[in-house]
Amino acid sequence: MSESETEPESRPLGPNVRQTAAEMATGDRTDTLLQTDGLVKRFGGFTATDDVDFGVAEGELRCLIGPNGAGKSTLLKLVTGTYEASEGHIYYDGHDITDLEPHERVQRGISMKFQVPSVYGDLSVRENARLPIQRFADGAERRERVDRAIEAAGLTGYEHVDASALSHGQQQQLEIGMAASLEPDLLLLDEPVAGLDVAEREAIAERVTRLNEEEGIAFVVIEHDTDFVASIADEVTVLHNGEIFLEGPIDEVKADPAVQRIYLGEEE
Ligand SMILES: Nc1ncnc2c1ncn2[C@@H]1O[C@H](COP(=O)(O)OP(=O)(O)OP(=O)(O)O)[C@@H](O)[C@H]1O
Repeated sequence: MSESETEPESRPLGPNVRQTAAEMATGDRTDTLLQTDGLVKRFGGFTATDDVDFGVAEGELRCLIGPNGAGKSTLLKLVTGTYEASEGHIYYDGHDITDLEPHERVQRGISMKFQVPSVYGDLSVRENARLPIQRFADGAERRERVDRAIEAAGLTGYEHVDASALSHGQQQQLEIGMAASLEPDLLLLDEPVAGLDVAEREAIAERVTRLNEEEGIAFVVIEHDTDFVASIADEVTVLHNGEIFLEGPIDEVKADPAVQRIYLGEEE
């Protein structure tokens, strides 16, 4: 057990901390699934996330918005372990995961779909859907989980179509189904509807909402389009200059003059 697991840092809690570091570390569970505590990421002399206390409850669907360069992707990559934290802690399901390797975080139930689609174009939908789980299941169980992934992707009937023949939106759906097939408790999506038309956005919104409501998967979704955000989430977190700027219901956040100013690039 690492030092950070036995001796959680004692520090004042930010306004967004749902549960104290000590409670998370001792496993005194509330409904908090993910909690970052004073999370900092520096790239050389540049601070991309600055003292971020970001919490997600079990089964919650939360959107992360903010202007370009606000630190949204960096925050999610810290949670997956793609980036190592410069300071602070990440607690997940009652444990300090700050020092865990990315694959260990996947094993604990954190799954992420990155911004760039990464399905294999010359493999069929079914062959793609088999990839994430082929090491974990075989025989009838594997067939059943592949079927469920395709269903979760909303691509029933497309099993034998090459992924390259799918629309961009369908490829995104396939990836979400593949990420969900790992049976995560938390699924992180980085701009899943970027470049998609209205119908494709609606299809993604339906996938995400169904997985959240029917499978109980908690989501953090990075998205710029506030109409899309409003269609899937009630609560949003706004990041600006690497810090949490505001949290609250999407309608209130959208109407907030200070939020409108940061989107227009004016200084706060
Ligand atoms: N690997 C890296 N090395 C150096 N700087 C980085 C790295 N990754 C991100 N940054 C910088 O950190 C800041 C935050 O980047 P990040 O990608 O997290 O922002 P974002 O809010 O996701 O932006 P966007 O909406 O444009 O995707 C940016 O200024 C970016 O240039």
